[in-house]
Amino acid sequence: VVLYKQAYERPPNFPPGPPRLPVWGSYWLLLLQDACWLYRSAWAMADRYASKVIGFYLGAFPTVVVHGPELTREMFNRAEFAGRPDTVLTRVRAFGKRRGLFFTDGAFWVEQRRFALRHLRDFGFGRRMACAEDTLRDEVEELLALVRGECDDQEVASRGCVLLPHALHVPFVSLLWSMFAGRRFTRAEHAQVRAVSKAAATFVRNVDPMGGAVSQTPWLRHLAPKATGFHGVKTAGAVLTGLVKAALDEHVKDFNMDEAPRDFIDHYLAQITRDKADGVDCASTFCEEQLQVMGADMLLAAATTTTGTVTFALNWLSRRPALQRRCQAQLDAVVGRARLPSLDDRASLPFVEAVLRETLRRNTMLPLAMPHLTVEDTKLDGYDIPKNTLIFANVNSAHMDKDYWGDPEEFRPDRFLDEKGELLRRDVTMPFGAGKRLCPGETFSRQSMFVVLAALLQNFWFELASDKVTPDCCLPGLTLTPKDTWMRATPRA
Ligand code: HEM
Repeated sequence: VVLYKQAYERPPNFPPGPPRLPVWGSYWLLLLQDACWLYRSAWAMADRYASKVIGFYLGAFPTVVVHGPELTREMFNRAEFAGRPDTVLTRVRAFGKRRGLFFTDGAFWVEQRRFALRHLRDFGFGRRMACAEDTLRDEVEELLALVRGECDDQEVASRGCVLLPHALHVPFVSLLWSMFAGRRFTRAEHAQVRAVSKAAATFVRNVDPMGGAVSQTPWLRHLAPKATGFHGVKTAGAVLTGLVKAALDEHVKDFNMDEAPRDFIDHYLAQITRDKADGVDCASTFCEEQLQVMGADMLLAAATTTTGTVTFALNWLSRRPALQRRCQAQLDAVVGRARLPSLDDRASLPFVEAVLRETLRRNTMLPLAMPHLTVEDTKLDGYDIPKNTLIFANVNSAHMDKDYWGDPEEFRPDRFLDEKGELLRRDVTMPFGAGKRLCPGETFSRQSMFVVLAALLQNFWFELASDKVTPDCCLPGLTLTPKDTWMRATPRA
């Protein structure tokens, strides 16, 4: 009787959803539906309960998943849903504390996020700036040399083929690093960048978007650290924070408060110094641990999402040669071959831009975005959602909504263009989320992905070396990660 009562007990006027089983609540049923892809399980349940908002328990935590374009946007945009959960997995990567940007909230998160965005902008993050564009061009030139086989880097480029996403890690991570730590990686360091990027991929593959069993029953980390992903997150997190720590130590050696900041780390060190002088408690605001985890969060994002998206785009274009030819025809007409494409060409290359938008829609990198938490009692779609409810936006359901897109499964960049081939002003997709938690890396990603993809297509014709890896072949985790893909890159005549 007790179990039966517990199975169907839920807060008053809570959204409909599956019953709560012992220990992990409805998590069992989600896994039973689709153990790899929880966004698919949630969507199937939304269909079963005929409601765009479903509610259930993950262990002891009341949880809500929102489906469809309108409700997803509403959820992202309302401040009541801007909190983040605090679990053993979110802490294990952050010295056992609440640090970083991904999984902090409240005044601490507002202050740190604002500071990061304001000062990273000084180095071209989130806007156009000549020095950042020069760095990107240098990175692209190195990438093209690698793909041409001029770099003797057999691990990622061999006999006219290139291994994706691995070959793409250096340009994106190095661009971010030039803003964060003031320098690009040298060629001798490229293997290290790839090792760090592999750690980033391990990290996201070990976290399920709902936190997994270990978030609900933390004692599992002692019994099965590897199987629960705890060990993977801990070790990969340490690699990422370790890279930031090494840069921080280098900076501390010759940091001079009276000189202009050379990069973001200098800005942060200056703030720590000012706080210390003012007697502010550094443990609760600006501190070196926070800088390390914030840097690790950004490295993680840059190494996985951008590289994954360009890999998916090239995979689609290899399967749709007519679309690849259209990109190249537009590139030849607008840019020619004598120079590399730049951000100045972006407005004149709507088809390349549409290919990226369609890839971000069709391969939603974070199908459930990241977990949010309600910070007060509230209502959504007529249901009551209590404070401290975990809430997810099923962004994939918005991107694949049949009523809105008509043929969502099809890879069709033209859906983002008008009859004259110009980009539609309105883009209803939300690959970067929206509202207060909008991905701070959106502009950085859209700009750098555009330049990298355009340069690759300008110079090479891409074909899959093996037909087995489809664009839907991804590994599960917090974000979609493409399987390793060897592509034949033939220099264009
Ligand atoms: C294709 C590339 C990318 C995609 C699709 C993407 C997508 C997302 C999404 C969906 C979220 C969660 C939003 C939410 O919880 O509501 C997010 C958060 C975040 N992203 Fe990205 N991202 C990308 C690249 C980047 C890059 C390059 C960086 C940094 C350099 C970055 C840094 C972050 C951070 C720090 C957060 C947490 C923001 C917060 O909670 O305040 N992302 N991203």
